[in-house]
Formats: sequence, structure tokens, C-alpha cells
Amino acid sequence: MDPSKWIDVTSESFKYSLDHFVIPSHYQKDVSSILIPHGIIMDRIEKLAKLIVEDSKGPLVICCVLKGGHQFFADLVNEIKKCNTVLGQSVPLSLEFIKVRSYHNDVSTGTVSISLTDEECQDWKNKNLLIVEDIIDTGNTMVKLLHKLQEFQPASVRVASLLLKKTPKSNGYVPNYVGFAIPDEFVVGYALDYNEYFRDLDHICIISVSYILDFG
Ligand SMILES: Nc1nc2c(ncn2[C@@H]2O[C@H](COP(=O)(O)O)[C@@H](O)[C@H]2O)c(=O)[nH]1
Ligand SMILES: [Mg+2]
Repeated sequence: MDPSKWIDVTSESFKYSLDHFVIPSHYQKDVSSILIPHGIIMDRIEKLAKLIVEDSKGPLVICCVLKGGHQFFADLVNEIKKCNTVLGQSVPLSLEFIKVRSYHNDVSTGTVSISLTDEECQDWKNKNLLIVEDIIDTGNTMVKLLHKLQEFQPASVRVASLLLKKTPKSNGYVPNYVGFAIPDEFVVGYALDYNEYFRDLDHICIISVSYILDFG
């Protein structure tokens, strides 16, 4: 792993007390700490967008991996559009959506289901794809998705993931662009869910053990 590619928040000192930020009251008891406050997420995305635009030679097809990637995708696309105007660079964008499912509760099911039809993807031949994902954990989901995408003969495929979990379960896959390296814990917020809850929480938080025991 190349630590210069991301911000490492794996140390205990990066866990902020809930008292120091505003958390919706319906989630106060369900998360144990804040790992990445929303403002820092937004600042990091600004930089990732700049790196992506600098590396882009032509039009980009940006593919959002649903559902967890939707907030990162929306904010990243906004920042790329700003680069197009402020930096005077011009990267034409088209936007696509892929639904992938591999988790139940906080556990990977081991099977990855990808909803993609040939009709949807036939236009991707010879295009430059940027896949936008919320988190790489074992890496199995992304490796399977990248394998599937090769069927559509894109010119290139790059991957931006907001989070990369440092876990012994990793298959070694590392995306081209990473926001933060995080500890081997289950995180929620900023569209990352636990059985559809917590997507409406702005900060990225560590879920509390008691929540998993009660609802897992
Ligand atoms: N809300 C959370 N979702 C997570 C977390 N870790 C993984 N995931 C989900 O799984 C895939 C990727 O998993 P992988 O093992 O195949 O790499 C990712 O897209 C998420 O949907 C987590 O901590 N919180
Ligand atoms: Mg995901």
C-alpha cells in the first residue's frame, strides 16, 4: 500500500467524541465515535477531483456504484465540474449507475450481485470509465465488477473509492484514487448504511457494538 495516496485515519487518535460535532438525535446512541467529519470529507473530495481531472485525457464516463457510493459520486461530480470551469480544463462527463450488493448487516455474504444489462453498457466500448465506490473492504466486490466491465471493452477503467479499509481480509486490490485509509471496523454515514439505516448521517462514524447486538 502506498500511504502517500490517501489520508490514513487508522490510529485511535482520529476518533472524535460525539460531543464535539452535531449528530442527529436519532443516531446518538447508535454510533460510538466520528471517524471522518463531513467537512474533511468535502475538502478531500476537492483534491481527488483535481487529481482525476489532471489525469484525464478526454471524455469520462463516471459510473456510480449504488447505493453506498451515491453521496461521494454526487459530491465528486460537482467538484470535477468546478475544475472544468475554475482550472480552465474541460473534461466532458456522462453519468451512469451500477447497482451492486454483497453485504448483509455488517458481514460480506461472499456473493456479489451486479445489476448491469448489455443494453446499458454497449456504449462503454472504447470509453474511459471512472468507477466511483464508497469503500473497498476485502476488495472482492471491485475485483468482480472490474472483471465484468472488461466484457464491454472500455478504453480504460479507473476506480475512485472514498475509503479503503485496512484489513487482513484484503485481497490486495487498491483503487487508483483513495480518500482515506480506515481501521478494520464497520463504518456508517455519508450514504454508507447498515441495513439501509445511517445513509442520512453526514459524518462517517464507527457503528456502536450495542447497535449491532440489538439489530444485527
Ligand atoms: N456500510 C458499510 N459498508 C461496507 C463496509 N465495508 C464494506 N462495505 C460494503 O461492501 C462493499 C465492499 O466490500 P468488499 O469486501 O467486497 O470490498 C462496499 O461497496 C460496501 O457496500 C463498512 O464498513 N460499512
Ligand atoms: Mg459500495
